[in-house]
Amino acid sequence: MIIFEADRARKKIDGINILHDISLCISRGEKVAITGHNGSGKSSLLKLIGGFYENTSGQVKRIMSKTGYVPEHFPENIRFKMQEYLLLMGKMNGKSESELIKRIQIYAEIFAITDFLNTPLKNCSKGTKQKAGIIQALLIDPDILLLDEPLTGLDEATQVELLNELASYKTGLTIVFTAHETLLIDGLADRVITVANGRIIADEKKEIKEKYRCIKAIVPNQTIALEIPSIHIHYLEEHTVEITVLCDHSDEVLTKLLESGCSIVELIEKR
Ligand SMILES: Nc1ncnc2c1ncn2[C@@H]1O[C@H](COP(=O)(O)OP(=O)(O)OP(=O)(O)O)[C@@H](O)[C@H]1O
Repeated sequence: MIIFEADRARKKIDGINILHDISLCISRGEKVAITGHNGSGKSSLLKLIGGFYENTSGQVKRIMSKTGYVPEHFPENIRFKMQEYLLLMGKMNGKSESELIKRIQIYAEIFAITDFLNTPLKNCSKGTKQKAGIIQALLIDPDILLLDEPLTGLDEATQVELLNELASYKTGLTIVFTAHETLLIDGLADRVITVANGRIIADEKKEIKEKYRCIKAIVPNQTIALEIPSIHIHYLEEHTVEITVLCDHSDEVLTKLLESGCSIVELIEKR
């Protein structure tokens, strides 16, 4: 089902055309990356898709009622604690407090930020704030989630963690994001749109390839996990770890874990 359709749409601001000749359809469930150089029009196209920019000419149809939007920069110096902020944002969208508290707890677990729910946002790391931005957008049950450069400024481990959380969150959710990082484009997108000078110059479906493997293992002690060449290690319990590795390295890592007396509990393929 098509949820966004544009036919030769144009956006003019202060007499300057910032988007030209945009003809594009997005279907429910697609994961679309918008890429291009700085100033090429990525954020503007994202805003046109979400309805934050109305087209100046051409036709645009949006068959979506709720849009979750995560801007490039999380607002600085928010004095609220994480949970207070999420409650406030959810209430502004008409949700009840009791429902919101339950949902915030679930998302906090998915995005691994439960420990920060009572931390003032201004004291949270960039990655944690970015996750708060994504959760506030998900709390409204969006038909489409729009993310403006969600990985910018995050270190590699946090980028991989956020990517895994986004990729595993919900297969049916439509996600459109702007990005420069191949990590995010390769890891999340099934379609890549390239813009230059406010025009779409390429629109390609991607071959979906599993890129990462997540190994859940029971380890005799935590130091073993530290010796494993991984991208990310997450301690679930004292002796249970979740290790994210590139698929190409996973046989080597599995052999090393087994030789060190670890037991493998689960193997999950991730994009
Ligand atoms: N509200 C606005 N008023 C005037 N010009 C604008 C406005 N929004 C965007 N532009 C111009 O449109 C062009 C595209 O901007 P946009 O932010 O969409 O690019 P981008 O590809 O997202 O850039 P970046 O990678 O640097 O974030 C730029 O030249 C920008 O100056």
